[in-house]
Amino acid sequence: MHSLRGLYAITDSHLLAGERFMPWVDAALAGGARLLQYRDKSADPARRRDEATQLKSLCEYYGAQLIINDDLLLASELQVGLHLGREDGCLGEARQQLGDQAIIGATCHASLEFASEAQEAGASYIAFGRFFQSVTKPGAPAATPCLLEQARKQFHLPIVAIGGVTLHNAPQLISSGASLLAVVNGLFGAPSPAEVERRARGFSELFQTL
Ligand SMILES: Cc1ncc(COP(=O)(O)OP(=O)(O)O)c(N)n1
Ligand SMILES: Cc1nc(C(=O)O)sc1CCOP(=O)(O)O
Ligand SMILES: [Mg+2]
Repeated sequence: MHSLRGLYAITDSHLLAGERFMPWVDAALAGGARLLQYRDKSADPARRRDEATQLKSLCEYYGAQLIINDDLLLASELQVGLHLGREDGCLGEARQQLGDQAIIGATCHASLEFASEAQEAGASYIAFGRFFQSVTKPGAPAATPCLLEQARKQFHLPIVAIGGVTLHNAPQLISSGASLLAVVNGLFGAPSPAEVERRARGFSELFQTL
């Protein structure tokens, strides 16, 4: 089983448009991202399959785990992990299709009940959020760090914190119980690959010290 602790980078088709895509992702992985989620909402299956295939090779090179957002078929084709939101299908069916070794994560918003259901259904991690103002998903329901402390006491699964995460606010989330920090804009909003890698190293080092 994979050690699910550290930086969880999530791609964004706007931030990583055009030439930025591979250099920015490569920098995040070089900086120590342990999980990479391919999150693309476009309706272009050929481009999505091509990009996901490139990301799978890059993750294998860095020893990181690739997670596909929403799309069980694509995750199954590539034999990689999957993240499911509340509207993205049945986690139990995904577990049956992807097998016991696949990493399958569940969105739990601010609900310990959702997390309990996800654990029952076979989730590999439970994700709570949003903790701060999110540029990427401003309307996501809000959660508080004390929820992480409750979740750490109640569940044995790795706990993901997401939503407006930055190097500045990350330490309190880790101290409260987050095993993984899922980051979009706080990582990929950087103006250069060098800055992406610097931020990724900064997030990764927090998990060594806290
Ligand atoms: C690690 C992680 N946590 C939460 C989400 C949000 O998933 P969802 O609610 O399905 O929303 P979309 O990301 O699909 O817009 C996530 N993707 N990753
Ligand atoms: C994809 C996503 N899901 C969320 C949730 O609360 O479930 S918040 C979010 C956006 C995360 O992007 P950023 O790091 O730029 O805030
Ligand atoms: Mg989703």
